[in-house]
Amino acid sequence: MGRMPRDPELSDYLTRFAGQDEVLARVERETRLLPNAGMLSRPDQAALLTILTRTLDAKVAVEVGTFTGYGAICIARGLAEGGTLTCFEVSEELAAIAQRNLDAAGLTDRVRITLGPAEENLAQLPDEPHIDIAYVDADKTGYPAYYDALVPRMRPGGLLVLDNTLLGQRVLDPQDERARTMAALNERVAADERVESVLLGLSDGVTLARKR
Ligand SMILES: C[S@@+](CC[C@H](N)C(=O)[O-])C[C@H]1O[C@@H](n2cnc3c(N)ncnc32)[C@H](O)[C@@H]1O
Repeated sequence: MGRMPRDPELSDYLTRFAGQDEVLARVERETRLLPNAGMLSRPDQAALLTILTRTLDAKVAVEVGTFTGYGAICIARGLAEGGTLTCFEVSEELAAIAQRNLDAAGLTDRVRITLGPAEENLAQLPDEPHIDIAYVDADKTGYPAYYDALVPRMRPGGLLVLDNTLLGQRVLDPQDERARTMAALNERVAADERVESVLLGLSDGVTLARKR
């Protein structure tokens, strides 16, 4: 989820510089009509995913929480020749929308959506370091489990991207389970010697954790 800047003018301005083409603009327009439209990744943040994926020369990518596929399109577009993105999405309805959007973007061959709870399905991934980039953007209380499943599977130099790690700044004074979970995870990531990490104040907080 990309928390929108409060100022719509700023939001439009940022979108102007995110290289959004007509395919992504249509996905954004149509997603904005859905009840949970706020879950959409911000165009600038998603464009960053393309750049990170391309910079890593990524062939193996994972997304946890796909919604209507905006971020998935951006990751898949950055993949190296022959690369694949595996998406984990719990909602059948949203997975179907994402699949349609990925098909319309011409990415059918590069992306596979695995339907169901991500925690169970991540456990089915090969138990060895092989992932180049992983983007975690699903239920916030699930993040610790996703982190624990993914870090050992990231290849050295691979990048784990966690979205919403500021949780509307509620991590500053956590008063509910989601905020407490995220605040504790932020501490754990920062102290984790398997990765070098930074929590960026971009959108709703984006943590980059690079596997050593
Ligand atoms: C913030 S949205 C993802 C936004 C998406 N990454 C994008 O680029 O637009 C969160 C998604 O996570 C999914 N989700 C929630 N709990 C999940 C779970 N346990 N396993 C897999 N997906 C889950 C939701 O159905 C929703 O589509």
